[in-house]
Amino acid sequence: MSDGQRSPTSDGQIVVSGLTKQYKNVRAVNNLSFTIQPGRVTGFLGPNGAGKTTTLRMLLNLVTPTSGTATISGHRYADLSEPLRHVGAVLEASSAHKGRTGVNHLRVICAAAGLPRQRADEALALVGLTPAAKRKFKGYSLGMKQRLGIAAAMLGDPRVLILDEPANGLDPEGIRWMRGFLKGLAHEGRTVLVSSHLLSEMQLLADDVVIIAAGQLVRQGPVDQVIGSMTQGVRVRVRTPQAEALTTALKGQSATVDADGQGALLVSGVDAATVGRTALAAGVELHELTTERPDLEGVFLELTAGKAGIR
Ligand SMILES: Nc1ncnc2c1ncn2[C@@H]1O[C@H](COP(=O)(O)OP(=O)(O)OP(=O)(O)O)[C@@H](O)[C@H]1O
Repeated sequence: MSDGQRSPTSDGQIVVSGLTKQYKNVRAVNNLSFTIQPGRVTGFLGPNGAGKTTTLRMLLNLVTPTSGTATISGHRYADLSEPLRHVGAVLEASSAHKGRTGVNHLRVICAAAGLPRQRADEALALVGLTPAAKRKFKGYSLGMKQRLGIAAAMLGDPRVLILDEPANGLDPEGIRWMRGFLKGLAHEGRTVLVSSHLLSEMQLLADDVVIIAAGQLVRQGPVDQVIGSMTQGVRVRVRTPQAEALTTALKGQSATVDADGQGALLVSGVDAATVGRTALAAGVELHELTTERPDLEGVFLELTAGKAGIR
């Protein structure tokens, strides 16, 4: 892209502002606003039908918003002069002409976009596909197709990368590779926006999260802060041979006590120190005393509870 399009303050930033998409019967995205920063991996999370794909498609000018704006580095995608040099996107597993080799598939894109031919080889190397460069697309596994899609997105050496469910169909080794690859891109200062249902994976991958449900923003922030803000989910797990005595003593401290069905008690409303002190005062023997914080999965379910995903 030309220097004229770069702005020092907004370079690489994605800004979604009041974005709305009304289909005939469904408001897929409803007055959505959030900002994504460069140099970080941001996880875009939401239950099925939350509006993630529609949002990404509006960002990439594949769907026209009913109202609101979505910009990348201060510009609408449609206004970027050389979009592939600025934004790489993988919206679904790569599709290509079945009889074409991986490297030829990328060369065709390079030719159409005015990118140097050798970028095809460089991008294949980047995603570890060099050994399969001359194999035909029809023989590629799903994981190889995902990598080819990412290679295509990287052809223009873009500042911003947008991926819709990139871990779909990958085996554990592929997921580990993807995690390292995307973190590396963010480390280089690029903006990486990834939508996913794999919440446990997001906890390992993302620096920030944007959580939506029913087309609306539910929460945005650094993963740790979003999880840390959920004090409601903090519980203390206790094991004791004197469960009844401990339950009675804790209820006297206004704690809530539930059995976990596997021989332990789950205590909420008081911290671990209070549980230990209460047990000591009541002469109750403890075999385990652990503080449990909700993981992203728990936070996500709690935040999106009651907001029907399928509309
Ligand atoms: N072209 C369309 N016409 C009508 N409704 C649509 C269209 N595209 C999406 N929708 C509806 O908009 C809502 C949001 O869909 P979207 O695919 O954006 O959600 P999502 O969060 O990506 O879901 P998933 O995780 O299941 O892929 C859904 O109710 C969907 O049925």
